[in-house]
Amino acid sequence: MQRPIIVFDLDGTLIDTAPDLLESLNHSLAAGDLPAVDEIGFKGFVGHGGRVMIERAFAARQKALAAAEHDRLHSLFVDHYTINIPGKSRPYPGVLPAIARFEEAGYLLAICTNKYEANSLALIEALGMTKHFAAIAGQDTFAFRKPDPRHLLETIRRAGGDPDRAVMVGDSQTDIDTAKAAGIPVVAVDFGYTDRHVSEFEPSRVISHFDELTPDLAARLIAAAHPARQMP
Ligand SMILES: O=C(O)COP(=O)(O)O
Ligand SMILES: [Mg+2]
Repeated sequence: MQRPIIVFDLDGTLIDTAPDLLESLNHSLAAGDLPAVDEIGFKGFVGHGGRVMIERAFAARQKALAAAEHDRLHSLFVDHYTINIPGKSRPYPGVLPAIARFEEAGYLLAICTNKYEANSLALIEALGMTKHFAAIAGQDTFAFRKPDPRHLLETIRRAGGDPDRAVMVGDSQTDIDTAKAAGIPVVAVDFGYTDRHVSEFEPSRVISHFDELTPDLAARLIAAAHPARQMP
């Protein structure tokens, strides 16, 4: 039988990247004469990559954003973010012990994120975590991205995992919708980046600390998602 797999979202789930994303966002908004966004506003803009973050910041101020200007501000954002990796970004409390528990239990680990693949690889490498992941797929890795379920399914395939023995962990509606559309149980962390509480999006389970994320919980969620497999 194939090894089970646990797939993590990146921003707001595995790594607290908000301080750096916010700095880079405000760097680009300033170049577009838009006032800085605060941490609260940021939570409503994140989840679909930098381009959408900028678009939402302009929409929130009811300010028009022409395509060429959008491109210019987005490249300022990406350049600023890329140069500063890893910045202040760090894994959330309990992430490293949780990774160790899942490795010990024989799980494959992967990352499915709407960050660019290059930024994701660089960040995970800078934090010394690359060795833990069988695949890291960003928004530009395939021709589709979250909430398209194929982003998650292809990440699992690339890692050598089985979608029937998989669990997703995320912080946003995007992650929850993606996992549900893929037929994969999803654990939502309640400390990430969303302007509405994750429980509203009805994940399989909500946790407030990585200490709650155990192989036992994952096994129960996988079993509940595939009841037919439990029958004799
Ligand atoms: O950068 C974003 O907007 C979202 O990234 P995530 O998918 O890792 O949460
Ligand atoms: Mg996220």
